[in-house]
Amino acid sequence: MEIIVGKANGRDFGISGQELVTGRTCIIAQSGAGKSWTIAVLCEQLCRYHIGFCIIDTEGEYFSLKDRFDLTWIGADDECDYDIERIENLKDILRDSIHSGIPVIYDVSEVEMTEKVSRLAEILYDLATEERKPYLLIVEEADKFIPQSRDSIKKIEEISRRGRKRGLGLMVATQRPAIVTKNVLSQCNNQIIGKLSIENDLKAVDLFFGSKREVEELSSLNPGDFYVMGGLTREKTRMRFGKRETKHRGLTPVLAPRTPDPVQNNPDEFPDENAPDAPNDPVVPKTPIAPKNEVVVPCNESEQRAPNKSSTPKETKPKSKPRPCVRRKKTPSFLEERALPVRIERDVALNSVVGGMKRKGLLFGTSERLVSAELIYWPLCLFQVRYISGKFRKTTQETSFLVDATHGRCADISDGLRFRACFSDYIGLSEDAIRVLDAFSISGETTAEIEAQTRLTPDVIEDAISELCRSKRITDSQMVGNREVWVPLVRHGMPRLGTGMVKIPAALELLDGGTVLERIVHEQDIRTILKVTQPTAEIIACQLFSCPVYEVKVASATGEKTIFIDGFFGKKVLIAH
Ligand SMILES: Nc1ncnc2c1ncn2[C@@H]1O[C@H](COP(=O)(O)OP(=O)(O)OP(=O)(O)O)[C@@H](O)[C@H]1O
Repeated sequence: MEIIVGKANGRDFGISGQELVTGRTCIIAQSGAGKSWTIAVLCEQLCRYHIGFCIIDTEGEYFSLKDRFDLTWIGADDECDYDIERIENLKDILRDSIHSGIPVIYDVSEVEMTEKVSRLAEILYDLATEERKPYLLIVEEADKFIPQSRDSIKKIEEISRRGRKRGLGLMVATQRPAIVTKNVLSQCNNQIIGKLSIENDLKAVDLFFGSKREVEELSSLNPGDFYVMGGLTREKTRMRFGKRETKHRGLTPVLAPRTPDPVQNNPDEFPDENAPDAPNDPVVPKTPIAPKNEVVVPCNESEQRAPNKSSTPKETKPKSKPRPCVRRKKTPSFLEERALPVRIERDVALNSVVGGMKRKGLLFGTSERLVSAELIYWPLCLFQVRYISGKFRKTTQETSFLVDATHGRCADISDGLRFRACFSDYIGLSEDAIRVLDAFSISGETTAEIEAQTRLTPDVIEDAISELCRSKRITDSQMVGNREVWVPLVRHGMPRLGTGMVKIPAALELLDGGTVLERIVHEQDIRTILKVTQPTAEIIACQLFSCPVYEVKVASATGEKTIFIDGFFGKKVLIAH
């Protein structure tokens, strides 16, 4: 799902809604460069799509979203829906928000922030573990809550590491990336970076850019102009966030025109050597001095909020309108997931990619740059099978094989993760369709030839052919001379069972957090395929586990590519087609 948020090169510019909600995004720009504006534009879009989020509002500037959208405002203002000091049912409100998509503004601008934000993070993480629905936590002024020190709120760090698997995304905004904990910044696979001028802050973001020149360019950006990169967009793009639908409260108060007080020369201070002697007469102002109360006028003063006196919690409104909800691209297959341990640190994996790029002379400043490196878990299925072999002297054999549960390729994990095509072309097909596909030669077949080979009836073959055409395994029929011929679009022969046994190279650990790629291959798919290739085969065990893999994204002028490094052996994942 693409969400339009502004313009790039005069055209509408969209970002991935899925990444925005369940990914980890950092918004980095100096004061006044447009962070709050950007966040508000994103919030408005999320509101329009009824996607749930909770924003930690440190300046009390997001309540204006309420002018246009249905949301719950928790804070210390008279007009808040709930008094942040007295609220008892925070968990229920947040659960309601996760289900209904009605966002929560958690306004901590007038209270002791850290304790309130810690509590919120604890509750949200627990809820995400229970509910596992897409939801976004937005943390404004992240350097206050997750500084590079022991005071960092550990639950927010945990959300950055483990939230995604639970559907809980994180967006952090800061004007000082140099002082935000690297534990969170390094987890941010999406970046929105605007104007920055302080050298340490420029250094803190230079890993996201391909050249020094691009980093230097950051200091000349206008408010509202940002580089958007990572998983939010296909390629790094300089863009400008669009207009706000609701009023921006983060405006700098405007100084009203004033006339300065006349300068009273004090001869004892900073005497001007060249000045003529001061006159004895006092200086008479030529224009009247502006009255004191004309000094600073906050914009939209009439709309400024009154300070909170007291507020009582109101009843939770029933909010159960059906709302569309985003689907996670990567979902946990089940909770009790086991995986090989991570033996290779992220830096070591990255170094091996960087080393490879250096050897090719491609790194930094020329054509390629690292965009992100995320630890993911690749699901594999280990099948143990018993079958009868031998034409004349029949014996019972046992064998096992490993299948890539995301595609149905055969996997090998004896010395690094490798895949080769095998069951992939047959996953999801009916038994008859598999039988027909298996009968195809490269040059194609007529119905009569398929009938002779498979001994299936014409009706069954007709249905199987329609299924294979629909799923793009074969072409529509072509006339060769006066014969109607179907040609296969997939090339791989059906795998035959071997005799070896696969060994899992280490004890598996219970997975606690992380992103597991979606599993599309199930035991039933393999059972159906085996029925055709090895009718005597019987699956006696099927063990699902995952292999940790670093998904490293590298961008160049020609586009973005992904390299996978397995987190157990530290080798590049090989995929033979
Ligand atoms: N996309 C934009 N389009 C038009 N004006 C913008 C845009 N982004 C920012 N501005 C202008 O820049 C001003 C500063 O933006 P904003 O308040 O969002 O900065 P900030 O980075 O959040 O600052 P601070 O860190 O001090 O809170 C806004 O008041 C607005 O006038």
